[in-house]
Amino acid sequence: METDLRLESSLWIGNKRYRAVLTGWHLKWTEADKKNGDKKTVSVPVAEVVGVENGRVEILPQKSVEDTDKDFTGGRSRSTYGLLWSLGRTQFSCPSRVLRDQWTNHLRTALKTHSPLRPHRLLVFINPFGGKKKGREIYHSLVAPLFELAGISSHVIVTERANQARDHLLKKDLTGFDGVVCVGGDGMFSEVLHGLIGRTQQEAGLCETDPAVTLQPCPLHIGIIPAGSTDCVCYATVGVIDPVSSALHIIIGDSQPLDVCSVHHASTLVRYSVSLVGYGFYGDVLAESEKHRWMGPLRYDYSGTVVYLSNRSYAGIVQYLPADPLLSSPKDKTRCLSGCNVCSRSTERLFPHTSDSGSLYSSHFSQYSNDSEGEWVSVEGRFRCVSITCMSSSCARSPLGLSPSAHLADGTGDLILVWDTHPLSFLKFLYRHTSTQDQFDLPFVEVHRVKAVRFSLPDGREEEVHEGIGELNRAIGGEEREYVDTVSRNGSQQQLAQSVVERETMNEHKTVAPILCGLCCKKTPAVSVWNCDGEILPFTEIFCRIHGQLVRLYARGIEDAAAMQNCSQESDKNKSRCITYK
Ligand SMILES: Nc1ncnc2c1ncn2[C@@H]1O[C@H](COP(=O)(O)OP(=O)(O)OP(=O)(O)O)[C@@H](O)[C@H]1O
Ligand SMILES: CCCCCCCCCCCCC/C=C/[C@@H](O)[C@H](CO)NC(=O)CCCCC
Ligand SMILES: [Ca+2]
Repeated sequence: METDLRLESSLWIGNKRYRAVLTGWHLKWTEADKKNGDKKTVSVPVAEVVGVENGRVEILPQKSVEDTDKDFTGGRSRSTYGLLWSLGRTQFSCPSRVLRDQWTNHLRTALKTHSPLRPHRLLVFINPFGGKKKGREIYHSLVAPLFELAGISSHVIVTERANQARDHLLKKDLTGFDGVVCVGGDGMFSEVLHGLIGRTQQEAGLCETDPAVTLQPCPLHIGIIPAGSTDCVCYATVGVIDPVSSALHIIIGDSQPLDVCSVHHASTLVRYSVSLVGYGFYGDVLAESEKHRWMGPLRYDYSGTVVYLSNRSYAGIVQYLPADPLLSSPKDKTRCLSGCNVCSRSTERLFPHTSDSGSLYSSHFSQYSNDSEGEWVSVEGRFRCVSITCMSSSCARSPLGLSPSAHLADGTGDLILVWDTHPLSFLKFLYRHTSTQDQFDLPFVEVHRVKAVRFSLPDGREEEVHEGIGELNRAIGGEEREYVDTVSRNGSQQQLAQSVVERETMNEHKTVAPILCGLCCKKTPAVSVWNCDGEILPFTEIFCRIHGQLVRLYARGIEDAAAMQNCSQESDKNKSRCITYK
C-alpha cells in the first residue's frame, strides 16, 4: 500500500524549489537548491493534513479559490501555543497540470487510507442562544470554511427550541452520517448525548431504565464546537475553549472515548451525565442561577456567592461501590493525558475481543458487570456537597477541575464528599479549585474512585421534602402547580420521569428553584437539588452507575502541555510538529 501511495517530484512554494515526497504516513519537502548541510526538511504527518484542494485557496475570513492550472493548496492542523491549534496552509506549484492532479489524488487517497475515522458527512446542531449567543457566527465564520476545505459535507440545523437536537437524534434518519456536532455549551452536548445514547439502545433493543443493563456504545462520534457558558466537556477533553482547535480535531478524526454516568430513580432512568452529578452547593448554585439566566455566563459567579453566603449543609446517606484500587486512585496526583495508560487498559478490559477501537461497539463488556461486584460502603452525615464526576470536569473557572486525577475513559467516576464544616474552611476548599493546590488535602473532604453510587435521605427527611412541596404547591399557581400535582398524583415513577422530561421545554427549573426558595424562606431547606451537567434533577434519592466508554468524541484528550511548550524550542521529540510554515 505504501508503494502505491508514494509520489516524489519537484514542487515550488513561492519562488523556492523543493523536492517533495509522499511516503506512507508523511508528506515531506526539502529545499532543492541549497547545499546538503543547509537543507531544511518539513515533515507533515498525513494524519494531520486537513485537506487538499486544486488552485490557490484562501480560508479566512471566507474560503476563496483562485482556479489555477498547476497549483494546489494543502492545509494541516498545527499546534500554535500548547493546546491551541490553527490551520497551516501551504500553496504548492507543480511543473504541469498532470503532476498537480497526481499530487492531489495521491494525497486524498493517503488521507482515506491512514485516517479511517475522518468524517465525510456530519450532522451539525447550532444553539443560537447558548453562552454569549454567538453559536451561528462561530460556526459560519470559523468552522464551516475548514469543513469545506476538508471536503466534509454537513447538514446544519439551527435549533428553534430546547431538546430539538435530542428529539431529532431519537427519531430521524441518521443514515450516512459519521458524527454529530453540537455548537453550544454543555447543555447542548447533553442533548446530543441523550439523543445518541437513547437511539443506540432503541436500535439494540436494550432497556435504558434498568441500571443493570450493559448499554451499547454509540456508533456515531460527537464533536463539540464550544459556544456555551461553562463548556466543561470541551475543556476537559481538548484542553482549551477554541472553536478552531475543536474543528481541527473533528476534521482529522481524532477519537476520545468517554465514560457516562446513568442516573436512576426507582425504576426510571432520570438522565445521563459526563461531568457533574452534584448535590448541595453545586445543586443550589444551579437552582439559584436559573433565576438569573439574563446575566449570561456571569450568573454562576453571582449565584455561587449568594449560595456560599447562605451557608447550607444537608443530611444524607451515601453508599458507593469502590473501583479496583490497584488500577488507579483519585489521589495519585496523575493526570489523564492523551494516550493515557489507565484508559487504554480499561479499553482492553471493556472490549477484550477488538484490537481497533473502530469496531468497539460489536463487543461491549461492562466493567461493572464483568468484575466481581465488590463491597458497598455506606456513610451518613451532613454534607456541604456530594459530587460525582466521570472526568476531571476542568473548565476555565477551575483549570484542573473537580477531580484533577479523574480519567476520561477508565470506566469509573470520582465521588467527592465534603462534610459539613466551618464556612471559611469550605471557602478554602472552593478556592483551591481555582489553583493547583490540592482540594482533597483537607480533613473534611473525602474522594473515592467508584463504579456506582446511591444517595438517600435519612429516615423522616423524605416527609419533609413532601411537606415543603405541598406548601409550595399551595403558594404557586399555573404551570408550577400542575407540575407539583403531577409529582404528588402520579403513582408510576416511569410516568413521572417522562412527564418531567416532556416539561423541560416548559422550563422545569422555574419549578425547582422556587421549591428551594419556598423552603428556605422559612428555614434552612432540608434538601438540596441535584445538578446533573447543568440540569436540575426532579428527584433527591438517586442511583448512579458509570458506563465505561459509552460514547466517543472527536478529540484526543489533553496533550501534555509541557511537551507542547517545548515545541517552541524545537525539541527533537516534537520537531515535526514545530516547524512553522505559511
Ligand atoms: N433554540 C433554542 N432555544 C432555547 N433553548 C435551546 C435552544 N437550543 C438549545 N437550547 C437549550 O439551551 C440550553 C443551554 O444551552 P447551551 O448548553 O448551549 O449553553 P449554556 O447553558 O450557555 O452553556 P453551558 O451549558 O456550557 O453552561 C441547553 O440545555 C439546550 O437544551
Ligand atoms: C472563592 C472562589 C470560589 C470559586 C469556586 C470555583 C469552583 C469551580 C468548580 C467548577 C466545577 C465545574 C463543574 C461543571 C459543571 C458543568 O457540568 C455544568 C454544566 O455546564 N455547569 C454548572 O453546573 C455550572 C455551575 C458551576 C458551579 C460553580
Ligand atoms: Ca472516568
